[in-house]
Order: sequence, then structure tokens, then C-alpha cells
Amino acid sequence: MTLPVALAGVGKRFRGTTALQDVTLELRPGVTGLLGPNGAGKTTLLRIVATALSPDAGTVRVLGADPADPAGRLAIRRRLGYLPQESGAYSGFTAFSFVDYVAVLKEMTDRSARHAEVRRVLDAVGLGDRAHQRIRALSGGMRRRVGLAQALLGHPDLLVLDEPTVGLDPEQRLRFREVLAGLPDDATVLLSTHLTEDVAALCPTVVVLDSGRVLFHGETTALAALADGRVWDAEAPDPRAAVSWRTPEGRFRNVGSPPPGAALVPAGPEHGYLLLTGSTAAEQVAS
Ligand SMILES: Nc1ncnc2c1ncn2[C@@H]1O[C@H](COP(=O)(O)OP(=O)(O)OP(=O)(O)O)[C@@H](O)[C@H]1O
Repeated sequence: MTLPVALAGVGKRFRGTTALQDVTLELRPGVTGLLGPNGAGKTTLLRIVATALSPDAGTVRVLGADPADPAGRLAIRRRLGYLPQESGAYSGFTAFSFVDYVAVLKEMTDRSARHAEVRRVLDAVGLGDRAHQRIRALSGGMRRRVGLAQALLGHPDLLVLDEPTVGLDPEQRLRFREVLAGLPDDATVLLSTHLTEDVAALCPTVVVLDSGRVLFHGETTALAALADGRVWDAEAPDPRAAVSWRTPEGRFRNVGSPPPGAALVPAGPEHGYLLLTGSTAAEQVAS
């Protein structure tokens, strides 16, 4: 089977900043979450997979093709749906006209079939009744959903979604879950997020990126298992903890090496993530 995404030794620098370093990663069909603190390199990695950016080093294969080759790039783009980080562009379009415009770029030439597809994806993200409103008049979460709708056009084999849940209210998060669950089994989704609860709810597989390096790639349950027996509550931050924070009950949750007799708490993916990334991510998870 051709792997949907295969990166080997990928590196990317922006002037003095190393955004990605020696990233080797193979993705299989299904939903993979890309988790990491601010500046970890998530957007850079997604842009490379989505053929929007070339790496400085390493090899990239997406859907069996090489994005460095113009014919390969075109072949990938025809089978790709991409939600980039939010841009303010196209705000004068209506939701319908914007998604229709992207559908034209995707070579959907039959007008009535194209319009039916535009309606399908707008309905899928819960914007059927807002289709003729201008994008600038929509809320931030609705604009994000317009972006998601265009990524779903034409049933892509690979969906690359940069922070798709930002700005979504709880009901829309649930709907987004349903959209992902409704994709065919052989579709591949790579989505970035800061939120370990997104990963727990949406992604059977997770990649943890920090400072441009892959720290973990495996099942989300295995990320949680890294912290088994290493999470405990106490009256104060414990010096044996790699990370501590105050719980809503006013106690302190500690992740690290517990003392004998510690009040252990079941581990979740966020605790495994904190053990891997340490304090850089602690504030994001604790807040
Ligand atoms: N176009 C660019 N020019 C200069 N530096 C860049 C550029 N794009 C990214 N970087 C730098 O590369 C590093 C990785 O950035 P990237 O946006 O990939 O991280 P991220 O994990 O998506 O972060 P966030 O969670 O904050 O969105 C950061 O240090 C960033 O400042």
C-alpha cells in the first residue's frame, strides 16, 4: 500500500530559525492529530504536506507523488483538501461564492454538479442557512467553518487541517467530530491543535512536535500510557514533578515521579504530552 504521507529527514529553516529538524514521519489512513506548543513547527509541517512550502532538506511523498515535481504536485493537489491558518482574504465573498470559487479552481466544471457539491459541504459544516452571507459578516468560528467546507470539496483522499477547531463552540466541535467520523475509512486526515482534548476526542493517532522535532508518534492511548502512575494530586507543587498546576478544587496536580503513597490520578493524553514537552506546554494545558 502506498503511504498517504511519508517524510524522511525533513528540515526547514527560516533565516535564523529552525522550524523543522530531521522529521521522519509516515502516516496511514485515519485521523492523526499534530500536537505541540506555540512555535513547535506544526504549521510549517502542514504547509509542506499540503505542497504550499518546500523543505530545505529531506524527501516528501504525498499520496505517492513528489511535491517537488510539478506533475506530482498537481496530482497531489487534485486529491487534497487544505485548511490553512486563517487569512483575512476573500472576506467580501459570500460563503457560497467563496466555496464555489475554490470548487472552480479544483476543476469542477459542471455548474449544477458543482453547486450541489458546494451546498453539500456548507451543509456538512452547518452553514447551509448562512450560505449567502458575506464572510466578513460571519463570526470567527463560522469563518473557520467556511474554510473547512472548502477543504471538504470533492471528497479529498487527504485532508490537511491547520487548527480546525479554533473558535468553534461546543456544538460545532461535536459537528466537526461527526464530519470526521463520516469520512470514508481510506481517507487520511492530518490536523493540528494545541488542545489535548481535541486529540482525545478526534484522533486515534497523534504526533507530538516540539522545537521542530517529532517527540512521539503513536496511538493516543499510548501517549496517555506514558504517564500511567506518574500523575498525582497534593496540597502543594511537588519538587519531584516535571510540571504542576492548581486544580479547580484548589489542590495541585503533579506530573513526574510520584513519592510513595501519592494520591495517583488516572493518566490522560495531556499528561503524557506534558511529560514529553515539559513546562513549555504546561500553561497551555493547565489553562
Ligand atoms: N515565514 C516565516 N518566516 C520566519 N519564521 C517563520 C516563518 N514561519 C514560521 N516561522 C518560525 O518557525 C517556527 C515554527 O513556526 P510554526 O508556525 O510552524 O509553528 P506552530 O507550531 O504552527 O506554532 P503555533 O502553534 O503558534 O501556530 C517558529 O519559530 C516561527 O516563528
